[in-house]
Amino acid sequence: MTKAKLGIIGGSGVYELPGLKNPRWEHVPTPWGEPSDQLHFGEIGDLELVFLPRHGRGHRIPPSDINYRANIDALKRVGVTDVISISAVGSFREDLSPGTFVLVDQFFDRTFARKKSFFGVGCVAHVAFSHPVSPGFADHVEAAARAENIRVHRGGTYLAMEGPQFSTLAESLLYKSWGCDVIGMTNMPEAKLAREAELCYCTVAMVTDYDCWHPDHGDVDVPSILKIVAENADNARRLVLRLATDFPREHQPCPIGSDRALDTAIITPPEARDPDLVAKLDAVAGRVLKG
Ligand SMILES: CSC[C@H]1O[C@H](OP(=O)(O)O)[C@H](O)[C@@H]1O
Ligand SMILES: Nc1ncnc2[nH]cnc12
Repeated sequence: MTKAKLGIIGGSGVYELPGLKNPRWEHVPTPWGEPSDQLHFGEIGDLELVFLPRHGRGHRIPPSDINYRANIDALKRVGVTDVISISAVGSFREDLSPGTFVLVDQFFDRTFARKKSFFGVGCVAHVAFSHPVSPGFADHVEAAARAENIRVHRGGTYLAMEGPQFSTLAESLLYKSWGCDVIGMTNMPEAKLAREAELCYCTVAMVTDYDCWHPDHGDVDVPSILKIVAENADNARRLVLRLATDFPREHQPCPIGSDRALDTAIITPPEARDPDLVAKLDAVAGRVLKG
């Protein structure tokens, strides 16, 4: 059995995770470059947690420049098994009002200027991704939210846009008409890379606004988003602490196989693989590449 270790990626307005035992920030280098910041290690009871602010402390890094590969590699490298992604989103639904925590289970990737895979020339892989969120992990997250009386909605589709500008009205209306539920700029390729790294992934999409489609609300703006995030930061912290307190100490095999995603994914035979790329994949794919 593998020991469970919880990774937390904090989005806009969530740059630290107070309340951990033995807290320490440590630099974790990766073959893919620098993660957004040092990793913040700590414990809740006997469970180890690792927190990473997605945009770095001080929100220095815009969505398109986040080194998603380094972030996911670093979490995998230090032994994380499950990643909870806390993300600010706009809502396309009247009933998903600001302050609601949406546990999305689907993504629509409209980003176009990002590195989206650890694999490539010299080692090609295609992981299954029909169900990008690990349902067993999401069950634990939902239970933690309910135990803390947080307004939570299970299920939904997150449209990932490139940004950094917010959407035009035409785009917003189109995404809404497609049946998307929320919009953000960061969960792609983060969720894809988590799957390649065999990490269970679950997004807590914190609704901060109605994007620009809603006739009774104006344009989105950063101060309003940060105000809602600040009002909900304590809910996010309580959710994570409760999740950590109740989380199984042994990693539970993922019912959809997120944690075995590479079993059947790599198509390049060993003799045709590029040794340099294989070396870079030591943390992400070591389980299957080391034979
Ligand atoms: C601060 S408004 C736009 C910004 O907020 C979201 O970031 P995150 O997903 O890291 O919470 C959104 O995706 C944009 O990056
Ligand atoms: N309306 C919106 N569009 C894109 N990213 C967001 N993050 C928070 N609100 C957003």
